[in-house]
Amino acid sequence: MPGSLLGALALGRQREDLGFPVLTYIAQNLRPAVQALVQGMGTVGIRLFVTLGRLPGEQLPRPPAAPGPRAAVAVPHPDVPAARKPAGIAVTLDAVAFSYAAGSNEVLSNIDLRVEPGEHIAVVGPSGIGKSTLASLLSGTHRPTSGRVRFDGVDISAFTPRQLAAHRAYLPQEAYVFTGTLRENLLYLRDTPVDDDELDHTVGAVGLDRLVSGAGGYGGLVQPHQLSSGERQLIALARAHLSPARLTVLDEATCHLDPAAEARAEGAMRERPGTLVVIAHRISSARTADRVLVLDGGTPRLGTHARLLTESDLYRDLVGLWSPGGATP
Ligand SMILES: Nc1ncnc2c1ncn2[C@@H]1O[C@H](COP(=O)(O)OP(=O)(O)OP(=O)(O)O)[C@@H](O)[C@H]1O
Repeated sequence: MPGSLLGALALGRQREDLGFPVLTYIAQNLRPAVQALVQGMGTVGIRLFVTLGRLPGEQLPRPPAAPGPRAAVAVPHPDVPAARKPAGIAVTLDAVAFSYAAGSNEVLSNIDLRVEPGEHIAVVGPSGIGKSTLASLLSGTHRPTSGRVRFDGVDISAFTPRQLAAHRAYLPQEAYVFTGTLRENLLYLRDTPVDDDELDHTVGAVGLDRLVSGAGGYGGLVQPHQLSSGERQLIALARAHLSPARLTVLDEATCHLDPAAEARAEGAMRERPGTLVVIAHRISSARTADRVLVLDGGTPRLGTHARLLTESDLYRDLVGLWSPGGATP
C-alpha cells in the first residue's frame, strides 16, 4: 500500500469521530466500480443478495448556532415511547438531495424525514441505495446538494466541525482508537469530568469489561494495532456512550462484533438517552428500533417493523430472506 494512502488512512482514523472520516471517503471511492458491476447485472434480487450479506441471520449462509428559518416543533410521534422523548435531538431533512459530483446522478433525491427526539431509527435497503450517504448527511459530514438538515429546527449547514461534534457522535465502520490510555480513549469526546462509577457503568453496558481488565484498568495503555476490529469498535461505542452527544449515528459501527456482543452494545446505545440512527448491519437492529426507514430508490418508507411487514414488499423481502422460517414480527 503506498505511503500516502497509509498516511491518509491514519488521518482518517484520527478524525473520524469529529466528522472527517477520510478513511470512509477512501473506501467509498472504491465502491462505485464494484456496485456498478453488481447493478449492471440488473436485478433487484442480486442487489438484495448483496444487502443480505450485511444482514446475516442464524439460518442464512453469509452471502458473498443561529436559529434557522423554521422553529423546532416538538410533535412527538405516537410510536416513540414517552420515556425517551426529552433527551435527544429532533432531526429533520427537508427536501434533501445529494450527488457526489456536479452533474452526476443524485444518490438521494427529495428526502423528507423527521426523527423525533429520543427516537431510535434503523435504516435498511439494498446495497448502494444510499444508506451511508444518508448517515453522512444526518451527521453533517456531507452537506446536501439541495434541501436542509436541521437539529432541533436549526440548519446545520452553518455549524463548525466543533459544533457538530458537540451535538452528535458519528461512528463509521472503521473505529478510531489512538495510542494512549484506555481512559484517554474513552473520554476523547467528553469535556466534563467522569468518575470511575460512570466509566464502569458504560463499560459494563457496552461489553468492554474484558478489555478493561486485560489492559489492567483504565490507566492501561492501548495500542490500536494490538486490538481486534471488534475491540476497536467497542472502544468507539463506549466513547460515544460517554459523550454528551444527543444524536448518535452508527454506520455499521458494530459490524465486527459477533451477534451477542452486537446486541449488547446496541442495547446500551438504545438505553442511553438521545436520538439514535443505526444503519442496520443485521435485521435484528431493525426489529428493535422504534421505526425503520426503508430506502429503495423511490420515496423512502418510515414505519414500525410490524407496519412495514404489511406495507413494504421490499422490507418483507429483506426480513423474509433473512429468516426463511417466515417474516414474523
Ligand atoms: N465518495 C463517493 N464518490 C462517488 N460516489 C459514491 C461515493 N460514495 C458512495 N458513492 C455512491 O453512492 C451510492 C450510494 O452509496 P452508499 O455507500 O451511500 O450506499 P449504501 O446503501 O450505504 O451501500 P452499502 O449497503 O453497499 O454500504 C453508490 O452508488 C455509491 O457507489
